[in-house]
Amino acid sequence: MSPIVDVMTLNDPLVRASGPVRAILDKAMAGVEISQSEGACLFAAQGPDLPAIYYVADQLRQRANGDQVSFVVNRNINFTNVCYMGCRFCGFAKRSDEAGAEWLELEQIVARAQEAWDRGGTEVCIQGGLHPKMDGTYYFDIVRALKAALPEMHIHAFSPFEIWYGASKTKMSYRDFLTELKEAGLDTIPGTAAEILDTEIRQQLTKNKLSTERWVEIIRASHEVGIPTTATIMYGHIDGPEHWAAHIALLRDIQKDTGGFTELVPLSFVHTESPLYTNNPDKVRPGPTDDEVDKMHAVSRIMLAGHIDNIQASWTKLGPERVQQLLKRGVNDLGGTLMNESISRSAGADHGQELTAFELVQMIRAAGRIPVQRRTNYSVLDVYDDHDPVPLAPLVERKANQAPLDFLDMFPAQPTSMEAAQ
Ligand SMILES: C[S@@+](CC[C@H](N)C(=O)[O-])C[C@H]1O[C@@H](n2cnc3c(N)ncnc32)[C@H](O)[C@@H]1O
Ligand SMILES: Nc1c(NC[C@H](O)[C@H](O)[C@H](O)CO)[nH]c(=O)[nH]c1=O
Ligand SMILES: N[C@@H](Cc1ccc(O)cc1)C(=O)O
Ligand code: SF4
Repeated sequence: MSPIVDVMTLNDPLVRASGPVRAILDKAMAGVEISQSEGACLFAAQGPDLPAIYYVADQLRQRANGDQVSFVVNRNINFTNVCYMGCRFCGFAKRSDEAGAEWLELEQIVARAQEAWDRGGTEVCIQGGLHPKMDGTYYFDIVRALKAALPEMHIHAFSPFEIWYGASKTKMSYRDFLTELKEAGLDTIPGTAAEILDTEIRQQLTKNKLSTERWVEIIRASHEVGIPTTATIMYGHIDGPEHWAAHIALLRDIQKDTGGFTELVPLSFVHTESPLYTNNPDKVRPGPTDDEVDKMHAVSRIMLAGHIDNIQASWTKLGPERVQQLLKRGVNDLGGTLMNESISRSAGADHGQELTAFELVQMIRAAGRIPVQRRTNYSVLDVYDDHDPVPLAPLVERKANQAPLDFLDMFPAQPTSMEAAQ
């Protein structure tokens, strides 16, 4: 062997992986599906196996998505935080008589959506608590009011837990409830309330109020009536590699039947103000470790290859620097501008309420990729190869010490070819 070949071989991260991990990764590189137990082996991997896993995730990302990294210009509207379901991880829910309890009337919801539209938004992402005094028909009213005012705005709304609640309150089947929502104008559903799809873990997180079986039933019904959904996993608390592999394998099985998932969004557990952690700091982990965050995105990419080819990183949970690093771990999407993020912040996250399209574009370019503004269904609206989005003033005042702007100063935008020509 010539010395040059030796050097190349040593630099190949696959060569340094242990035998079992190498065999799984070779399979994945050859386009062969890996099993749930092989996924668990990758999730449990350590040391020199990690660069090999990241290398394969990055290769599969490149095959599926090329150099493009997408985002959506959207606004979160959390129309109420009043909720009595008592999920232990949740810092967002309040009792109706508690300070900070909120309820938005239809006109306020429409006004926020209108403001988002005027700032270039194409999607509203609507979720709320399960307010005990709310009629199940309010979900229909929200969608109808929005469609009447803004027929072109994409409505991404109501988690499977909210669908369960609306269907129970109106005494409708999931299918009928979802069909009526679709007819009213609902476009897609957030696949939240998944947490960890495991009976024992859910018992501890949520007292199993929405069981794994029920979550799957509602997601399947949604896909069957023609409403696509996202898929999520909330990890880094009382869970581990076996749960993650089973969860991702279950999502993959559903996708093989329905094709209804648009993307996977791993949600790292935000612990600082989450009662799950603050009440049991000895038994609950303070969110995932750095390696676990990397592995979650990379192994999801590998297990879901060819089935769910959009892996989104959540800047509101992780911050802009971290999601930028994850673009090398299988991630091809940075989610939304959000405009008003409150769920992660109520659990203690400190990454602000909004990233503008301009900021997302600078972040993606600084990572050496091509920024793409997408619609919710991943069709392309604009490719920022030779121009910038209009830099908007942030809707919400930023805190002086907030990360995104400082961070962007470290990566001054390159002049675009249009600017250079002027
Ligand atoms: C707050 S709920 C709102 C919608 C609805 N009430 C529900 O539970 O489905 C939306 C999602 O936020 C996520 N979430 C809540 N608290 C969190 C935390 N401390 N860390 C990370 N994600 C969290 C969970 O995945 C949850 O399903
Ligand atoms: N990851 C989080 C999101 N992501 C949702 C996206 O913004 C968007 O609605 C989706 O990509 C549609 O395709 N939203 C949050 O509020 N919090 C997150 O952590
Ligand atoms: N990412 C979810 C929405 C979401 C909202 C709030 C969160 O805290 C987490 C996730 C989706 O669009 O499907
Ligand atoms: S996660 Fe949703 S259902 Fe559970 S307590 Fe929080 S707002 Fe309520």
